[in-house]
This record gives sequence, structure tokens and C-alpha cells, in this order.
Amino acid sequence: MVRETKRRRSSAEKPIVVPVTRDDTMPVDEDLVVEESQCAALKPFAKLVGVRRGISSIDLADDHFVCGRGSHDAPTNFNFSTVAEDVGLYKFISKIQFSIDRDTETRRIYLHDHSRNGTLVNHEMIGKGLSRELMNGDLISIAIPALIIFVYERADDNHHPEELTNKYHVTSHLLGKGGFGKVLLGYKKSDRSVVAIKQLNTQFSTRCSRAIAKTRDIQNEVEVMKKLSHPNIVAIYDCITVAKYSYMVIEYVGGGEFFSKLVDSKYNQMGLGESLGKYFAFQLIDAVLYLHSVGICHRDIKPENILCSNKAERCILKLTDFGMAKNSVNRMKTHCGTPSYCAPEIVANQGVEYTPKVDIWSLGCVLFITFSGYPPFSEEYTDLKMDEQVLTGRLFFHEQWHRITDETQNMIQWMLTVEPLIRPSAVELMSTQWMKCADCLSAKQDILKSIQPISAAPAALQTTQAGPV
Ligand SMILES: Nc1ncnc2c1ncn2[C@@H]1O[C@H](COP(=O)(O)OP(=O)(O)OP(=O)(O)O)[C@@H](O)[C@H]1O
Repeated sequence: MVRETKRRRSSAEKPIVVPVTRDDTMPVDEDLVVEESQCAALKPFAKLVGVRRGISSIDLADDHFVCGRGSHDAPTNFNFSTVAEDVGLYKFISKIQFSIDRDTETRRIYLHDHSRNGTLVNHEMIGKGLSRELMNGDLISIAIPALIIFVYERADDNHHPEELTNKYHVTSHLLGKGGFGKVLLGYKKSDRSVVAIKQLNTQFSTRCSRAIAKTRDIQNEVEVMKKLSHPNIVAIYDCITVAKYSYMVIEYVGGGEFFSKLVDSKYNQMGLGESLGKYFAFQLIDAVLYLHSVGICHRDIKPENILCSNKAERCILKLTDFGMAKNSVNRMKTHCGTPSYCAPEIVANQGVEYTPKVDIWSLGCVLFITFSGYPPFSEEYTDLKMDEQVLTGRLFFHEQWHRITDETQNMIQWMLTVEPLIRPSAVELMSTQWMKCADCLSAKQDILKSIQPISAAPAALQTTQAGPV
């Protein structure tokens, strides 16, 4: 039963409608090229990947690179001015913190610590005046282990371990970057089927909820994914861990994030509309129904964790990123997820166990955006703090909803019921009349059509990227 609750309509006092923004995403993608003129001439041999907010990634092309706060008598190549406001970090940084030097004969790379507070590599203090050779994937922190600022990454793409390259050809085509590492396009050498290879640094994470990430965390993600088989969930084929890296070989999903679809300018911030919205709602509810039926709770459902099969308007959606998933739905207490999609019982954080209904709340947030083009809860609304917006379940239905049926509005509201006992389960949602429409049927048929043998690598990939098989 859909419960009809009092709905607040737009009024003069209503907060402005804010755009949908990415949540909990690290700015590791902006490549700041230091000394552009030089880098244009010299090919970078490595990169310092910035992993703290405000610090971009830096290509290393010169044999000598100096990093610090800098001053007129201590010039630097990178001076941390972008994080001057970040006092917790900035106060520890010396005028010259460290340098990175390439031995011109051996081509080996060394970090020289110039700082009194010290520089750490992989949580080990180097010490002023001392050096250490840098290896791919090393973490560089300032003063204390927790102040990780860079990951050192070699530029050449041929450093993947044999354990991986024996079975897969790993191309240098970057599909995306996440908090843990990058996702590369590859293919299986046995049958040339296309795969996505997610390379994860097992030593650290930039996401608060994974701040103490360990190999075990990735193992959990892999274990969960191995249990799953559903057309609306990204499949895992393999996971290979060597030294600091784990390589998750997963189903390639070529249409980008659902997030990009939701913010596509063609929808004019008005949402995707009733028909397309229901086409996607059916797929996502079916995915969650399946997950819960096998005892798994995702705990981080959001548009960034949903991929599109292709660029077509009506594509197949695939739920991904099971890094926070819980294999046994009993005894869930951990405070996790992404704030603006987080269920009230998690936000309340009273150490009380919660249930898989937290996924229904998050899905409700995703579908709210899908139908309306704006988020139900956001830091940018000024009427209430975000925690209170969530805890009270206050919703604003602006004019975007005029083109959406009452039935759909009621369903979304039902999913966003603060009290978990009243909030529907995925089974209840799927058995409503709402899910028996033509758009849902067409989604079902398209999903069935999409279940085909894995596609072969595109011809271009086979000829230009293929190594010996
Ligand atoms: N299976 C896939 N097929 C194609 N592209 C993918 C696939 N998985 C991820 N990507 C691309 O890589 C990007 C980063 O993915 P990833 O799952 O690592 O990101 P994330 O969710 O931000 O990271 P984290 O695991 O730290 O949460 C995605 O936004 C997407 O563009």
C-alpha cells in the first residue's frame, strides 16, 4: 500500500532548487602540469597523483623537482598555495619539503627529505637529509602518516604484473578514475572479450568511509560481486592481487555513469520524465530486489555508482561499486554511504542496527532526481542542515513534478519514508501496479535482449592494441 502523506508544495519560502552535484568525489582528475613549457618538450616519466582536496596531480618530467611552501630564497616547482587554507596540512609543510630526483645514469627515482617535520613514504619517516627510492604506488605523506598527499605513479603503462598480463591485455585507455585507483580498458586474451580492469591501490583510500582501507575491504567487494549474477549488476570475472595493487577484472559497461545522463543538458534540469523514469526505475528496483534476495545490502546506491550500457536514451543500467556492500544483512551498524543518499536511520547514528531498507531510501533519492532533475537532500538547501532534512524527511515538490503522475510521486515519497518499517521493501515495490506499466515491460524485454554472449573486442582494439596472445 502506498501511504499518502502530506506533501509540501513550492512556496515563496521554499529553498531554491539546487543542481545535482557529484558527492564524495575526489578531484584526482585535474592534471596540473607544472612548468608547462618544459613538460611539453619532455615526456613525463612519472606522476604525483594528488589525493588531498585542492592538490592536483603533477607530471614529473625534469630530473629535479622541488616541492614545498617555497619563498623567494627557496623556489619550488610546486608550492602548495592551493591548500593554504587547509591549515591542518599547510602548517606542517616546510619551505622545501622534499625533492624528487632522477638518477641520470640508472634512471631510478629518489625522494630526498628536506623537512624538519619530515616526509613519509608508505607511512615510514624518511628524515631530513635522507633519501629513499620511490616505487610505483608509493604513498607520500607529510609529517604524520595520516597526511597523505600524493601517490607516486610511474608513467609507463607496461608495469602491470605478469599474473595479470598472462591472461589479459591491458590497454592504456583510461575509462575513469576513482578514489582507490583507475579503471582501464582491456580484453581477455583467451576470447578477446572486452573487460574493464579496475586497478586499486590496496594501501589507502581517499574516501572517508574507506579511510582505513585494507586488502580485506577489496576482498569483501570481490566476494560480494562473485556471489552476484544479474543483468542490472556489473559482473566480476577475476581479481588478481600483486604487491600494492589489486586488479579487479569486471564487465565493461560503455555508456558512462547514470549521473551524466541525469545532468545532461538536453533534460534541462527537469528530470527524465515519467516514461523514461519508469523505464529506469524498473531496472534499479529489480537489481535491488535481487541483491536483497541473496542477502546483500549495497549501502552506497547513488547515480555515480550506476553505469549505462551505452549512450542510447533507453539503455540498460548496471549497479556497480560494491566496496561498502554487506554480505550478511544482519547486524549492520556501520555509519557509511554518501551523505545526501544516506537513510535517516544511518544518519541518526545511534548504534542501532539497520536493515536493507537503507538501500530503498538511497534508491528513492536516485529516483527523485531521475523524475525531477534536482536532489531531495543537499548541503546547498539553506532551510535546514542536511542531517535534519534527512531525519525529518522534508521534501519539496517543485514544478518539475507537474508532469509526473501522482502515482509516481507517491511511490517516491513512500521510498523516502523516514520510518524504515513503513518504507517499502523491494518486493513490495515490484508488486505494485506502478511496476506493471508498458515502460516497465519494455525495460524487461530490453534487459532480456541484452543478455547475450560477451561481445568480442572491437576490431580497432584487436589490431592496434593487441599484444601476442
Ligand atoms: N565496468 C566499467 N566499465 C566501464 N567504465 C567503468 C567501469 N567501472 C568504472 N568505470 C569508469 O571508471 C570510473 C571510476 O570507477 P570507480 O568504480 O573506480 O569509481 P568510484 O566509484 O569513484 O571509485 P571508488 O571505488 O573509490 O568508489 C567510473 O566513473 C566509470 O567512468
